[in-house]
Amino acid sequence: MIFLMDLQMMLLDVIYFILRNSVRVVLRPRTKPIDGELVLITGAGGGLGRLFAQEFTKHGADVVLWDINSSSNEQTAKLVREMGGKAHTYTVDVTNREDVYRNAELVRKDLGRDVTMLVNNAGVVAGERMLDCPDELMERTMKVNCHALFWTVKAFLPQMKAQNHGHIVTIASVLGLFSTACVEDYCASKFAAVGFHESLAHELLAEEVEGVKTTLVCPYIVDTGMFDGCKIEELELLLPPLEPQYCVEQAMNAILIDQPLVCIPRLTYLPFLSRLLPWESNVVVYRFMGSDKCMYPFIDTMRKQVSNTSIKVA
Ligand SMILES: NC(=O)C1=CN([C@@H]2O[C@H](COP(=O)(O)OP(=O)(O)OC[C@H]3O[C@@H](n4cnc5c(N)ncnc54)[C@H](OP(=O)(O)O)[C@@H]3O)[C@@H](O)[C@H]2O)C=CC1
Ligand SMILES: CC1=C(/C=C/C(C)=C/C=C/C(C)=C/C=O)C(C)(C)CCC1
Repeated sequence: MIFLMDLQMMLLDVIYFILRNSVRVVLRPRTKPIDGELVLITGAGGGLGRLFAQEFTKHGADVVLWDINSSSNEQTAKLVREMGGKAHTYTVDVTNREDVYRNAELVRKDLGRDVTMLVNNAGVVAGERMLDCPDELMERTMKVNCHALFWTVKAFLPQMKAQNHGHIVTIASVLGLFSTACVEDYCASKFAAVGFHESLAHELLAEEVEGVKTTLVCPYIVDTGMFDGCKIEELELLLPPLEPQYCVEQAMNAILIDQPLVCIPRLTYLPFLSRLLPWESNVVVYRFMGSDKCMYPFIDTMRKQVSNTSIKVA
């Protein structure tokens, strides 16, 4: 009897959340204030990381900027300060756990307060076909896109839990929810990032740490240069690469309403559901859309970039 009542309650809750989320698409809930929060962004010297730093600043938060590249990171800090914001820069290789733990301690000492929002944004891709790809490049992708999440969360989650206040944001990708050809390293690392993030979210909820929120951000191709060349000509009109500013604004909207998952644009929730279809049906759809070979021009572009750089270096 109790089981039946629990089952009934659970089903009602499921229906409630489906209805609530459908209504939220039209009627946006109120956003939470984040002025005074201390937001740490990894990969802050790059495309999306820099825009996140500027958006958080617009909302009154102070930002801690981590990047492996000091000069691009300083450039981001300069832009934030020109907006009247507070930015603190640290040169950190997020794949190196000792470097992560040391710098986390340094941030705490330098600023005398705890990081309350963590945006795991740093990311890389090898840009080579599986059998042409040097082992080190594949390893690097796993270390930056997945292992780094372990180290940064281990460094900053304890204080968030202690205060029952915080937010962990993972910038993953739609390629963490479904795959395509020739980005094996990237898909493996982003599927891992999605798995890590979701398991962490479940852990916090199971422990009833209600004050620490989580948001998983899964964008489609964004025009930052990272995936230069990747396109599906047949879908250029329906699904053009995203403007970086639009992508970051959509992600910010989700973060500020404590939304657990956002796919940008919304249309990319659909291929995620393709898991329900037989594998062969997916292959047919991929072929029809040309999405099976959409990385070929990207790999050519990456090869040209690498050969131009090595010519210049030599
Ligand atoms: N662009 C796209 O199409 C999409 C991107 N994403 C994800 O969004 C995130 C941001 O991507 P985007 O802005 O396009 O990429 P960028 O390459 O422009 O920026 C990534 C930043 O991360 C830094 N970085 C790389 N390795 C490390 C490291 N070991 N330690 C610290 N910082 C590091 C890079 O430094 P450096 O420049 O020196 O390498 C760079 O500043 C990534 O996680 C990416 O996977 C998701 C969906 C689509
Ligand atoms: C596979 C596939 C698609 C293409 C997706 C692509 C090409 C995504 C690229 C994403 C990138 C580059 C993310 C970076 O993090 C469609 C047309 C949506 C639907 C059919 C299945």
